[in-house]
Amino acid sequence: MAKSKQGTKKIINTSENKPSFFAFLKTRQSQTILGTFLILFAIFLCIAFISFFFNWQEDQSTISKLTDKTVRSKNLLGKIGANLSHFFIYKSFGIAAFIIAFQVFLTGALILLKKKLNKIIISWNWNLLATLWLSISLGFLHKKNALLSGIIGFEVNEFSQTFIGKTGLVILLAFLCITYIVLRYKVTFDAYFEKIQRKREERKAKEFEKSKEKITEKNEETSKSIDLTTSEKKEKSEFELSVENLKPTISKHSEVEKPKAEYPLKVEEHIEPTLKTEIGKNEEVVAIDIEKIEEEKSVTENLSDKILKDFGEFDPTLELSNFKFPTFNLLKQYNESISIDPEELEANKNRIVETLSNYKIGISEIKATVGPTITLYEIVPEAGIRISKIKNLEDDIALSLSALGIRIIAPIPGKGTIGIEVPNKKSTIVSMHSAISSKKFQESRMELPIALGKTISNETFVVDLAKMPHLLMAGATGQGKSVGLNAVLTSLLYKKHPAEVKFILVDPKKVELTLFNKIERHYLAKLPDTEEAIITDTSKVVTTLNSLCIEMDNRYDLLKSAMVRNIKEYNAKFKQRKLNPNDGHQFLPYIVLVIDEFADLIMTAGKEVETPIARLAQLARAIGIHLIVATQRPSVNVITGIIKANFPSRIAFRVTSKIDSRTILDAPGADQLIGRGDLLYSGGNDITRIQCAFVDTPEVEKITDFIGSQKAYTEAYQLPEYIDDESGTSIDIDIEDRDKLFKEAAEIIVTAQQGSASLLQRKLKLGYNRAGRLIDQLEAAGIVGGFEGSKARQVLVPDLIALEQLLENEKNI
Ligand SMILES: Nc1ncnc2c1ncn2[C@@H]1O[C@H](COP(=O)(O)OP(=O)(O)OP(=O)(O)O)[C@@H](O)[C@H]1O
Repeated sequence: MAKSKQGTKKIINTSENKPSFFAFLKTRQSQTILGTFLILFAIFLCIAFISFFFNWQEDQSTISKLTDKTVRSKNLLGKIGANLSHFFIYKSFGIAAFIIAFQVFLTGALILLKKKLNKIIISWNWNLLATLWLSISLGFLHKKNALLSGIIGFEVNEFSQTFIGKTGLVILLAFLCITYIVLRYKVTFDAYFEKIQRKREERKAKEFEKSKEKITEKNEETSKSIDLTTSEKKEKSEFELSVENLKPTISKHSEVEKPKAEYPLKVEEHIEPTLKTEIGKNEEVVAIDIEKIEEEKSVTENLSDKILKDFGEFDPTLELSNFKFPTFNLLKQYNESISIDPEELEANKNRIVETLSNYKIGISEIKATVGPTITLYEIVPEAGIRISKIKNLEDDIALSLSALGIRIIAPIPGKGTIGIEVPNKKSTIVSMHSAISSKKFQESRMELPIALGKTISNETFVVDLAKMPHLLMAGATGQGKSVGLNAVLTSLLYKKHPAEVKFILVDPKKVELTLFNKIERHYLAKLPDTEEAIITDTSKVVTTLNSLCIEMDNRYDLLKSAMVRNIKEYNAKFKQRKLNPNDGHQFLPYIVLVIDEFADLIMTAGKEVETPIARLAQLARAIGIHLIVATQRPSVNVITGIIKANFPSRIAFRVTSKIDSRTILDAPGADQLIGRGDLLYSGGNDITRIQCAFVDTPEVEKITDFIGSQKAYTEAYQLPEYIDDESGTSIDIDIEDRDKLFKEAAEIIVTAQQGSASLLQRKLKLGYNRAGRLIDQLEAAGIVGGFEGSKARQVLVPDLIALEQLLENEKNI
């Protein structure tokens, strides 16, 4: 399974590394090269063709001797030119071969102009048809000149004439010519008639203009001599032009054909008053110019689709594309065949039946399911037996079976039977190997799949951490908690690429998780300017949690601007290249925060830890931050109400008391477990008993070595910087304690005359904390002024000479 998985991975990688030839053709460089080549090749063909017409007779003998060095061709482009021309002109289309050369030129130009492929194909179709037609026509007209028609034109001619005769061929060629023009140039007879009509109208308009001028002249004369009314004027008008004839004409022809006839009417009504004043109360019409409105071009493809088409989906794993997932052979294999001892089964069954019959509980049926560590006896009690009666006898049955770890489930949810779980005398180890290599885990499509172990029916139990969304783990010392945590982490390491998930590991015990240091630059996240990625110090935990809260807020901002609801949708959108990295968008890995020994943290840091944890637990699920909190002591002051409410998924290893079991699971049962990885998982409603997969320290070491030896990112995933409000400035900083970069920082600040930490961060490439400390030291030295809120601090030293003096004076004090 592992091999096949890695195999697939490899195939994907190689195909990604070697883009296809077609993808190459899509790049602008290749298009430029191809376009230029075609244009030059077209010119080459043209020259060769022209030269061929002058030299074809002399070159006849050289055609078949292409490789013969002694034979020379007269064609300007040598033997290749002569051969190509011979092929295209003589053997194919005759003079029409120039259309082919033109088409090659056109193809090159269209490629350079980034035109679509289908446009190029269409132009090829039309021009090939034209070539064929011309070749046949010339073959018809000049039968004897083979150079004009080429062999194709000649032969098709001969062939057609035998069928439809000469006249038939003329008609056919004429029909083909008309069809070609109509289809290609969309020319119809309507258009022709309309053109004639338009010309006629233009002529009329010109005549009208002339008559209009005459009217004006006449009117001027008339208004001087006689004072007539408008109607009279109309009646007495001696002009022959009737109103109907004075149709205005659209002087500039537009594509809008039909409405043209209607324009004059509208214009007439509208413009009448103006005309009257202008031309002396004569009814008049005006020709108007209609500006052609260009239709806005709509884009069918948006930018993100185009980028997606050109570059494909964004691949977050590209930077570490050669990353190999750990192989199965790094995990130990155990003998996992469950041996059923029939005698043990029979004895247990008898004891259960006997005990129950002592309490007058009759059994109608009993069935056993043997799991890796326990056997489940399913009992169907006789009719009329109350379930609570059996439940109350739990301790008595346990006593009579004289075994630890008896758990009674009455009734088994969804089955209507009563379950009695009895530990096997000989338990079987569930190896991490079997859990990881199980089909269920390998084929899971979960976001963060975890192979926790095996259920009582020997099925691998796989859960999705992303759905949990946070996990609380409790168990007394030595019951398998650390192994459980390692199983969780191992599962994720086997399934998730370093680009997809990052861990923040908090290990106050300092020894449990140290092995993961080796995969720091692959899988771990840490605060800037910190040495160790694995956090062992309580104060750092507080900073990290707060920093994680900032990361959470930042991620929410990103989600908001991307208009998505969760990290899955966000990453999908990012992969589809719908989010612009220039706007701060990036592929977001899941972050899994693992805290071991939570009780210890709460004891030392209390509210400081609880508040950010509660905040993260409440809000972080949508943005891919998931918490796993493990504790030895699941008491109420450690697992407070607010934490519990936000951790619906719980794992309980064996705990020491029923109260602890209730705290962690809200149900008894965890105190009845047998230890060594025997656990109860509660995913909200029902509780499942699972034997945790066993992963040993040497196995974890092998896995981390395997990953650690591979190419990594340049640094661990950087969490945002968190500035503690209380780490305020204490300005009496000793000269001796100054930062190494103090002088350099002072020079930068004085030169720029701007006292800001971010300037130092940028120039000296520092983290915010160190830059902030430097500013404090500069303040203490009197180089910059006090804190002024959002404004940059005032610089108190005017130039570098003054600074030099100040520092010199300091030394002398
Ligand atoms: N799933 C398992 N299968 C078999 N044995 C196990 C399993 N889990 C734990 N054990 C056994 O129990 C021992 C203790 O386990 P582990 O170190 O995980 O306990 P723990 O709960 O982390 O203890 P502590 O809290 O003191 O660190 C292991 O060394 C191993 O022998």
